[in-house]
Amino acid sequence: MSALKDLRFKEDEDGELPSLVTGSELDLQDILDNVKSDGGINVVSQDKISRANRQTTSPASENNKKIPVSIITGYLGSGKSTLLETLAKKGSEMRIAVILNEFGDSSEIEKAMTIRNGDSSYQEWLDLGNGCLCCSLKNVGVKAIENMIERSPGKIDYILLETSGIADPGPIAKMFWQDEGLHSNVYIDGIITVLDCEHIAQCLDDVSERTHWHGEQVVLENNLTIAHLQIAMADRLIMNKLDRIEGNPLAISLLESRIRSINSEAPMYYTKYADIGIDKLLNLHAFDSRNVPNDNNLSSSLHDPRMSTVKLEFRPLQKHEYSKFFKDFLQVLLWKDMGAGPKQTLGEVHRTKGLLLIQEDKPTKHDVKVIQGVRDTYEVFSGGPTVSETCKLVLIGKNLNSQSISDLLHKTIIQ
Ligand SMILES: Nc1nc2c(ncn2[C@@H]2O[C@H](COP(=O)(O)OP(=O)(O)OP(=O)(O)O)[C@@H](O)[C@H]2O)c(=O)[nH]1
Ligand SMILES: [Zn+2]
Repeated sequence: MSALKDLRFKEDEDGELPSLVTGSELDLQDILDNVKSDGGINVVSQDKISRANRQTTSPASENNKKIPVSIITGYLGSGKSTLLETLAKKGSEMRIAVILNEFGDSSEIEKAMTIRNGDSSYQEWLDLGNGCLCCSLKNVGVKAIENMIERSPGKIDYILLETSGIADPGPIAKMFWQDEGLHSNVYIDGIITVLDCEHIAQCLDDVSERTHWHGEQVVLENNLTIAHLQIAMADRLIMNKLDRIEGNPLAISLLESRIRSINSEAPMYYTKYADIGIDKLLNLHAFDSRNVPNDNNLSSSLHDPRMSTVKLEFRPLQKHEYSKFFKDFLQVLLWKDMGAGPKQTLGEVHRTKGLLLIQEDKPTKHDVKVIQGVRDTYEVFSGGPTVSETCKLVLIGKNLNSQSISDLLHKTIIQ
């Protein structure tokens, strides 16, 4: 059930490149239909596509035996370490291990922090030094996290992973999700983004030409900043440093609608010195079948063209539409131009959450599936009973064109 790390064509894995022409085709369209491409760069065969997307039918209980990991992200100085210290001071019956991923030497200071567990306290941390987590995770990180768990069998109930202030949490979540090794003993429980209420608007406007992204320098085009990505991927938003703007209700409401225009889903908590109950942050199950799109405001009000949330609600699928939904809609959307179709300006999806109802024989009975996705990787779970009578899909991403996305959906399932 492992998802592939990447979809690039590999002779040893995929056998020889499927020949484009066998001579039996009627026309060019036939040839193109035989070969799926992921945006035209590589050839990806159908079976590789299905292997690349884990189809788990096991209920969420498969997570029970694994240790939940929460990714704590947020721009430089927003209050991530303060949050960890607050959680440590409050303690809890859970034994929490902290993974620090700090740039520069601040991790020395952070190391002094211990995690108290009732009266006893112990230090368990994994300092990845100056390597960006999602980069080092590919080599150092995975093994180190597994060793940390193996070194303290039964001593860790929860892992909090603090990313550096300029890390994009998407690839880190995907790495935990995709990497067979990691996936064996931990699971991503949720992404918690800490925002500095006083400065976050500036970060969203400060379109830094170049920024750190996985070791090499890339340009975040379309005036996008890492702050956008950290807000878009959040399952909880901690609006910290409230003390710095509490005297200005207008600033607070402007800030809130700005954040909501990027992520209209995640619950928002205002805090001072990250003072928040641990129960609001842990056991979110944001990446498994227990977390389905909620009902509130199905269409986001304000729209930040660079990063926004698109919510779709549609009738239950007929059985025969189920695979079509993935092949002709979701894969086209997540893997950009999947094939012969015209380049559709759909936008780039960073986070996908979906609840699908599939009509059984009896009209009132539905099979429930939950979709969880990060960037181009998605997972389908069997969902529990739901009160919802419609399918729901929440997409958070860059330059999303909600009209073309809903047109594509209606072309696919509502003929
Ligand atoms: N006024 C005010 N200051 C805060 C609040 N929360 C944290 N701070 C201060 O802001 C500074 C940065 O807090 P940290 O917790 O180190 O922020 P961080 O996100 O870990 O910073 P980096 O690790 O550098 O990305 C510290 O001096 C904190 O004491 C708050 O709610 N109000
Ligand atoms: Zn990185």
